[in-house]
Amino acid sequence: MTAPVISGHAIGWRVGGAQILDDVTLDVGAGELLGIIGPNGAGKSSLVNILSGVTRPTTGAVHLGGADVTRRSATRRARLGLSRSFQTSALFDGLTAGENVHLAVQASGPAPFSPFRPARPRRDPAAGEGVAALLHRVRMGGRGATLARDLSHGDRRKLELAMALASNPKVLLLDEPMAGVSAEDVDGLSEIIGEVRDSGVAVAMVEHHMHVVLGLADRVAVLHHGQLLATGPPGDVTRDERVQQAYLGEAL
Ligand SMILES: Nc1ncnc2c1ncn2[C@@H]1O[C@H](COP(=O)(O)OP(=O)(O)OP(=O)(O)O)[C@@H](O)[C@H]1O
Repeated sequence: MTAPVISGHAIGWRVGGAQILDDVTLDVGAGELLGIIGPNGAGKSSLVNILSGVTRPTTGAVHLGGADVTRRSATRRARLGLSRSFQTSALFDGLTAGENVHLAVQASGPAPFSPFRPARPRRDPAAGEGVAALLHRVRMGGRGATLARDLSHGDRRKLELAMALASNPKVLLLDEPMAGVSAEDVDGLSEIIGEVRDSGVAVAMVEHHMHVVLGLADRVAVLHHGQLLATGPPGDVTRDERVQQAYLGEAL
């Protein structure tokens, strides 16, 4: 494997008296997709929040592109090439799909944000993509003029992905990108996320759709009660006895 682009070392997170994460170590390399799975409440979102800088861990360290970013803000990490999606929708419903992406492109630029400045890629060709190209990348080329509120749930998820890609990230953290979408849209989203990985991005994805994770991920990390039960290729992880016990007979 190539050198990790993002890694967490011995991550621990305590809130009140509760140990939410305990000694979690994992990494993701360029062009690799790590699936993060685990039962409800296992600590998956908490881990994504710590990797992205939304939450600071109690113990341990986060490295991004070789630099220790544990004490760096989410904004600073975004500038270093990290992008993420959230479990809940982050769209402006009253704006069109194109306008939503426009704002994301603009927010990823070096200049201060202004709603009056046109969105366009930065001069550095590696630094960004235009709105049309981003919509095309998520198979929404014909939907740029549709209001976000009128999009199907699946298209809203694709739009969020386009927005997360607006900064041309090196690392993409996805928190349940397929929650609540139709079976057909699950296939479409998996294909798009697979292409993002194949383009060289390090992708870490929390997802409950097990067949998607097992089919798409290069490696899977299994969290249970805040601890890492197993990490490895999907086939190895599903055969792991402790993992099977953690899921108590749920289909793996
Ligand atoms: N800010 C917080 N303060 C206190 N407890 C928290 C906080 N955030 C999360 N928790 C607790 O930490 C545990 C892990 O939550 P987390 O959302 O990370 O789990 P998850 O694996 O993502 O769950 P799900 O699959 O249901 O989304 C839960 O018991 C949750 O109640």
